[in-house]
Amino acid sequence: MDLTQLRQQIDEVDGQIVELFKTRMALVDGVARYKREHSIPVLHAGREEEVLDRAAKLAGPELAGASRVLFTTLMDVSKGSQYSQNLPPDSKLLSYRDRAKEPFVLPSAARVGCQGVMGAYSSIAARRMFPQPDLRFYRHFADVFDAVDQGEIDFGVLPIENSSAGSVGEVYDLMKAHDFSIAAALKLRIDHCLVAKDSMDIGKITKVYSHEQGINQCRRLFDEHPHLEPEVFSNTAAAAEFVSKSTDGTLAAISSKETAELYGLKILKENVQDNDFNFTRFIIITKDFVRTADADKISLSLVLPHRAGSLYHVITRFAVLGLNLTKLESRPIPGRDFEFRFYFDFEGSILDDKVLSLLHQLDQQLEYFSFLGNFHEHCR
Ligand SMILES: O=C(O)C(=O)C[C@]1(C(=O)O)C=C[C@@H](O)C=C1
Repeated sequence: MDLTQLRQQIDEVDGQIVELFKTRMALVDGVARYKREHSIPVLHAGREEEVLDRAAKLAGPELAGASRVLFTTLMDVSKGSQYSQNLPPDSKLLSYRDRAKEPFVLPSAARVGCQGVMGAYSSIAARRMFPQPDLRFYRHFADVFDAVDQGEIDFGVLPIENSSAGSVGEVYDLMKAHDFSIAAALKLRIDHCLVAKDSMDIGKITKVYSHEQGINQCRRLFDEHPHLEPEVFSNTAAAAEFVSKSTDGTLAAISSKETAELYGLKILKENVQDNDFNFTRFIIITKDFVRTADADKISLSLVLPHRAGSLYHVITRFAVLGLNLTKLESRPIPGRDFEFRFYFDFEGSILDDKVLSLLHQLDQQLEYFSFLGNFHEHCR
């Protein structure tokens, strides 16, 4: 038999499989209806084991493992369909959807908190999102969360990820500790400048102050000018302020253009970062769930069962619904033996029934599920 003939036969078999799949799904509809009428939960782990064992046995030793994978996926699809038909009216997710129906508009003036001092990248992010902010500054990320919690501020602006340095783990951990919602996100381009009190030749500079990340992101500058001595400071804006107040005219800082202007510093060189693709993502958090009309991204925090294939099964569910995962991040769970909490970002809206049913499914089946928000990521 040649390849074309083999493929013709595969097509025929596939046709039969699809017909059987449709028959199975019609039976599943009957199960869903029965379970709804008799208040029986969708998930029946014992029955699933039975189905998997039977399929493995029928397939024989060679295909036992593969048929388990196939039937697990079939039952995932089955549960997805049942959950979308049997959403309980008291589901918290339904209350989010109801609130989402009234679109929220980010105010131009609001009480906004961020970590650091005026001129820090968080404050630049806050100004881009809220043109007339009543800005409050806090020493630690945790203080910003507490201020949101106590109603001292309406929004908190926090860095979550940098394109060179990676995720800001502490902010992820704080999101877990608080039941807050992400109202919006911002991708901010980070352009570092070499700044000093007076315009001068780089050759005359002695020390360069900045946050550790600022220094690390500008390694080439130090390689090309080996006489420059890097000095680590608590943050870029505080470094710029220090240089502006110093009587030593040979000091410089690495900061943003806005920060340099804020402290009356001169820009000696722009774009001194090694990598031109240097972005930081910020999240704008609120105490209560809100959704803007342009929201197209969803963030979740999940704890998966500690067994082979569990991440694969969750990812399959996104794939089955054609949902695009844009980020998958894991953080160790303190006190557990290398078990992880996962953060998923995907493109979607809570107003979409299939998304709502997937969220409900995850909420029902996983040890821990937290819906962190449905928002739009701005790039300004
Ligand atoms: O038998 C059931 O109770 C079903 O809901 C059907 C089914 C399946 O697709 O086979 C789906 C979900 C359950 O967890 C177990 C099995």
